[in-house]
This record gives sequence, structure tokens and C-alpha cells, in this order.
Amino acid sequence: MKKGTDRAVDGASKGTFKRLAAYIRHYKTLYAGLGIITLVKIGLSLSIAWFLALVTNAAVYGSEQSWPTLLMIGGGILVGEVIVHYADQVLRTKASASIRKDLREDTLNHILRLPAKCTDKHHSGEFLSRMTSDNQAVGEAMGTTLFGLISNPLLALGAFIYLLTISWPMALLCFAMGPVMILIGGLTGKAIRRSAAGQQEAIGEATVYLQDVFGAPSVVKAYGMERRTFTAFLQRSREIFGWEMKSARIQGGSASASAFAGNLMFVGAIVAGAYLVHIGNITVGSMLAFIQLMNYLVMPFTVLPSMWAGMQQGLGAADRIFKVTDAPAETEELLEDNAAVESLQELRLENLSFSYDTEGGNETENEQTHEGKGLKDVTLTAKAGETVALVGESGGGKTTLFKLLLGMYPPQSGRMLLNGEDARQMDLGQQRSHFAWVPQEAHLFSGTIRENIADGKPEASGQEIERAAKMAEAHDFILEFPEGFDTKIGERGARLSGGQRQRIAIARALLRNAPVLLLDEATSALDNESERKVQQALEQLKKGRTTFVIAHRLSTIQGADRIIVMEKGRAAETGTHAELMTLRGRYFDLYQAQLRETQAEHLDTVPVS
Ligand SMILES: Nc1ncnc2c1ncn2[C@@H]1O[C@H](COP(=O)(O)OP(=O)(O)OP(=O)(O)O)[C@@H](O)[C@H]1O
Repeated sequence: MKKGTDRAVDGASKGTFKRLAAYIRHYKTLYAGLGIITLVKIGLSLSIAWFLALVTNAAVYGSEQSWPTLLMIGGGILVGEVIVHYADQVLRTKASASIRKDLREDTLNHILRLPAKCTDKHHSGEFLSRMTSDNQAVGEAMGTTLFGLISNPLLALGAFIYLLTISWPMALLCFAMGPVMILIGGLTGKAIRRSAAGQQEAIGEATVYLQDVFGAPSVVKAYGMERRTFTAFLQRSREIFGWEMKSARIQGGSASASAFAGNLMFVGAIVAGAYLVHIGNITVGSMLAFIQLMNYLVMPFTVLPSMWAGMQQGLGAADRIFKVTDAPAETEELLEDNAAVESLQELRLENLSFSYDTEGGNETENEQTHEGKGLKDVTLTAKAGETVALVGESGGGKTTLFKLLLGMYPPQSGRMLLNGEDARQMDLGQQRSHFAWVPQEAHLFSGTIRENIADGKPEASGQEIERAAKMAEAHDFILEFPEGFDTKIGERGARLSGGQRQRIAIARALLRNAPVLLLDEATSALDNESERKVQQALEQLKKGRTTFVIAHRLSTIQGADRIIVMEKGRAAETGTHAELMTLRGRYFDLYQAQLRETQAEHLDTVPVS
């Protein structure tokens, strides 16, 4: 048993229930209706015992009730049962589904507003589990389980009161079995809760693992990872099985102990009832009613432990959901669609500094060990239409600079000025409306090509989308698909080539038409023809815009207005290609190294005749 699981179970507190009660309050009428139906259901159950006594006494002793009256009462009870069961089932499901819907929507609303510092740390599978299996568990707890927990004790109480009217010593004797049942439930309840939580955790881990595997089937195949993947999953699958068996054994033990106690009581009641009839203390009808009522008294105690476990499981799931929704969000509300601003004369960074380690909250430990994880004192100015190239070693901080420009992380010191206005004075949507970002991986969404391009500007007309596709050199290949712009591209664009995906991403950025373009160049991964097309598309995109480009091939950025060599988060060198070559520093070394590589490649490809 993992400690985390213990905490998750014990953490399912009154506070959690209070928070869920706030959701219930939105459906006061529905829950009040369900309360009434529960009472009617209990009344109907008890009336069956009463009816049993009436019919038996009519048969044995000939009572005042005529047979037609008895038939009408029986029919009435039956019709009532049908109506009440239907309403109960539908309304309980409605209650569950309503809570699940609200919670699901609130959870997504919050996840979408979480800052990058939080989303970077969590696996997307964890968020998915909160939205699906945990959501399901909470819904069940707040519907069927909650009303089961209310109606069963009420039914037992009703049966007890009725029993008192038949024979109070017997009623008290039966009720004395209650604590035995509660003891059995208490002994097993916690174990059931723990194994259920362990099971949920194991399922969560397996889901996260499978999500990674299913997300990259080609890598699994290319690296021959099938067996390893299968073996790794077997372990997880068997862990789930182990927890399930543990639950089954505990629940089996609990059920058989409860059944034994229940049967003992049942047999005892029949014998005692028969004796009371024999000595003329009660009628035969009362004895049958007594036996039926005893069922109502015993049954709740047998089902309550597993219902209580279900409630704890639901509260544990709610706790996990609330942990996500309690994480501070970066905005109060979901941002509006942030249409791009029209122009930007100047973007200026002044001594911008940022560290992932201090952002994570463990500054002292990491300050010496992870020097350079972030940005330090970056200062630069980019005017409208200028191109600033970021080059340098892997891990130098180039992507981090993009993240800060986009407001994914706040700078810890220094500032960013957009047309002289401090970005800290703007809301995040406003800040982001200055940028169009072409990430290294295209990050397309399932849906059609049209929908993906339109993500750049949701209200764009068909013509605008086609124009963007033409400028991005994507129009021709799009029309080669039978369904053209309405082609579904598959999960993350699986039906497109790498170059095609990038050109769609470029078309998306073109359509956005923002004054600053952030380009994480990934052309090195493409073949020459694709690269040429993507480069052409990029040239279109850069026209008239301020462009920040992360360049891996120095040959593509020689015309840049400014080249910045990033090293350990600092701008180690800044200048034009010519200036930096004259400087004979890091850029010069990088350039020479790439030149040698290119020449070696060229020599390798010259045919030997
Ligand atoms: N979310 C994160 N949390 C903690 N550290 C991070 C995070 N993202 C990046 N880093 C670290 O910050 C440093 C700078 O990373 P960054 O992605 O900016 O480098 P880069 O210059 O873009 O590298 P590359 O050229 O390889 O893409 C690296 O040491 C990296 O490990």
C-alpha cells in the first residue's frame, strides 16, 4: 500500500463533502424531489409487509377486508412501486449526471487556465483521469450512493418502528444485531476503501503509460519496443488485478460475515415468531410481516459498508479533482479569443531574467547545481520588420525566451515593453495578441485542414483560409486530397507528412496576421524539397513582421538584422552575421563547425568515378 494512497483516502474529508454540497445546491429541487421519492419508496416497502399481514390474516382468520379491497390495495402498491422505481432511477441518474457535468466543465475551465509552470509538471494523462474516471466516481457517489446511504438507514428505522408495534422485545432483539453488522462494516470498510484507492491509482498509472505508448506507435515499432512495452504493461495490469482480487477478498469476507449474521437473525426470527404465534401472542399475518420487516432491518446493514466505501472512493476522487482546481490559475476567467493586434513598432526586453528552479519554489537547492536553467539579464530591442535570430547551444534558453514573450512564464526580474507599454500592465490575452507562434512541432489538432488553419483566426472566411494556405505553399498538396480543405488530418496530423504539418502550422500563423512572429525553426528535419517549400512559406510569413527565429542552420539567418548567441540563459554575443564573424567568438566557432559539417557531407555525396 502506498503512502500517497493512504493520504488520498484519509484526505477525503468533510471539507470535500462540503465543497460537493455546493454543487448539490444548484439542484435543490431535484434533490428535494429525490428525498420525497425516497420517503415514498420506504413507505411502499413497509406497506408490503403490512399487506402481507392483511392477506395472510384474511386467509387464515377471515378478516374485515374483503378480497376485492385486498386486490385493490395490492394493485395500488404494485403501481406505486413501478412509478416510484422509474422516477427514482431517472432522477438519481439525473442528479449524478448533473453533478458530473458541472464538475467536468469546472475542471476543464480551470485546467485551461493553469499556468505553464503547472501543466509542464503534470502528465496530460493525469488531467484526463481527473476529467473521466474521477469525475465518474464523484457522480456515482453524489447520486445512487448518497441516496443509498440515506434511504437504507431510514428503511431500517421504519422497519424497526413497525416491528415495535408487532412485538417490542423481538424488535429490540433484532435491532441489537445492528451493531454487529456495523462492526463488520467498520472492520472491512477501511480496507475496502484502501484497496479501491490503490486500484484507482494503479489504473491511473496504467492509463498514463498507455497514453504515451498509443501516442507514438511508430517509435514503439521503430525501436522494437513492442515486447518491452507489453511486459511493462503486464506489470501494471497485474498490479490492477492484484488490487481487484484484494478488494474481492475483503468484500467477500464482509459479505459472508454479514450474510451469516443476517441468516442467523432470520432463522432466529422465524423460530421466535413461530413461538409467539404458538402461544397466541401474535397472528400468523404479523409473523409474516415480522419476517419481511426483519429483511428490511438487516439488508441496509449488509449494503451500507460497500456504499460507504463507494462514498469514500467518490470523495477521494473529488479530492484529486479539487487538488487540480485549487492550483492557482493564471487568469480569473477563460481568456477571450485574442485576435492579433494590427501593428507593433517596437519590442524591447530589459534585463529579463527567469529561472525554472525558483519558479518551482526550491531556489536554494538548485541555484548552484542547475546554473543556467532559464534566462539571465536578456536585453534587446526589435523594431517593426526586423528579424532577430536566436542561435546557440542546446539548452541555452532560446525556447525559454519564446515562453516568456508569450507570457507562459512571468519574468522574475526585468521587463518586456510592447510599444513602450510594460507587458505586466496588460492581461495575458492582450500580451499574446502581439504574437503568432510556429512551434518546432506543428501541434495540430484532430479535425480538418480547414479547422486547423482557422485556429489562427476563428472568424476567417474560406477565401482568407485558402489565401493563407497558398502563401504557406500548402494549397497544392491540400487539393491533392480528395476532400481538399475538409480532409481530416488524424490524431495530431498523423495523415500528413512532417513538412505538410509544418506548412499547415505556418498557414495558421499567417492567418493570425500578428505583428511579431515567433518561429521555432524545424526545417533541419525535412528533406530538401520540403525544406525549400517550408523556407519559401516562412519568407512570406516574415514579410513586414518582426520575426524572432530560433535557427539551427546558420545558413538560413545570415540576413538577419540581429543574431543573438544564447548560452546558459545569457545573450553571450549579439550582432549581425558580419559583425559576429569579425568578432571571432562563439558564433564564429559555431559557423565554422557547421561549414565543416556541410563540406564533409558534400564530399560524402560527390560520386567517385
Ligand atoms: N519546464 C521546464 N522546467 C524546468 N526546466 C526547464 C523547463 N523547460 C526547459 N528547462 C531547462 O531550461 C534550459 C533552457 O531550455 P530551453 O528549452 O530554453 O533551451 P533551448 O535553447 O531552446 O534548447 P534547444 O535548442 O535544445 O531547443 C534547459 O536546461 C532545460 O533543461
